[in-house]
Amino acid sequence: MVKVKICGLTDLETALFAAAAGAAALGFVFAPGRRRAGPEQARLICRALPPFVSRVGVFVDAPLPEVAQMVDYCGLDAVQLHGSEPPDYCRALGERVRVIKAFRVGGAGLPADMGDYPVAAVLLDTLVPGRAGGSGRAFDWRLAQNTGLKTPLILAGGLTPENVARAAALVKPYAVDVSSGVETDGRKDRKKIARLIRAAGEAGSAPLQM
Ligand SMILES: O=C(O)c1ccccc1NCC(=O)[C@H](O)[C@H](O)COP(=O)(O)O
Repeated sequence: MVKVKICGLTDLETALFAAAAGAAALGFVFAPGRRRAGPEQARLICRALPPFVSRVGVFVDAPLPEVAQMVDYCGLDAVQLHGSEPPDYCRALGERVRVIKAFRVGGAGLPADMGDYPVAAVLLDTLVPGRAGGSGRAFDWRLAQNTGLKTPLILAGGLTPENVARAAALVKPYAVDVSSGVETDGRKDRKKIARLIRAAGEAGSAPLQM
């Protein structure tokens, strides 16, 4: 069954709700922006979560020592990189934590070199100029079919409770990652989180892209 990561959490109650609703992973944005979780808040949430929920820190071209410090301080299980971090950066970080490298997909299709990165998973998100992530916009999911990647594929960008089952059935990703689609007026919406996780579960258990 496709796993669900809910991204951009900033408060403890919503994070605990998402975990109880069945999210496999929760994301904390450390890059500047309206979804940024401060280190103390992210640490508090990470320490309160049940043991089998993955804690993922989201970074954009942050200095390596800063990312490593947040991994230790918050107890992150994985980092998700949304900038132009090169393979060597991913390899160095991969010595201490699982690395998910995000690539942005636009009209030109998939980045040719995404299979060359030494990472635990590749995330495909929508290319929106001026946005590193969390745009709420979808790309043409057909581009993410049969990628031939040797690492698990995470599908992101504009997923909602209404479209997630269709996207997952088409792409057969290892996991989906959602932020805007489970918000109302810019805040995480518990009803949407529960609906999205239920809908993702309905996508079936076809062989995964991994
Ligand atoms: O969400 C953000 O504000 C953000 C800012 C900078 C880098 C990444 C960011 N989010 C990354 C995510 O994991 C999102 O879930 C992913 O891009 C999908 O977002 P959405 O289209 O809003 O579901």
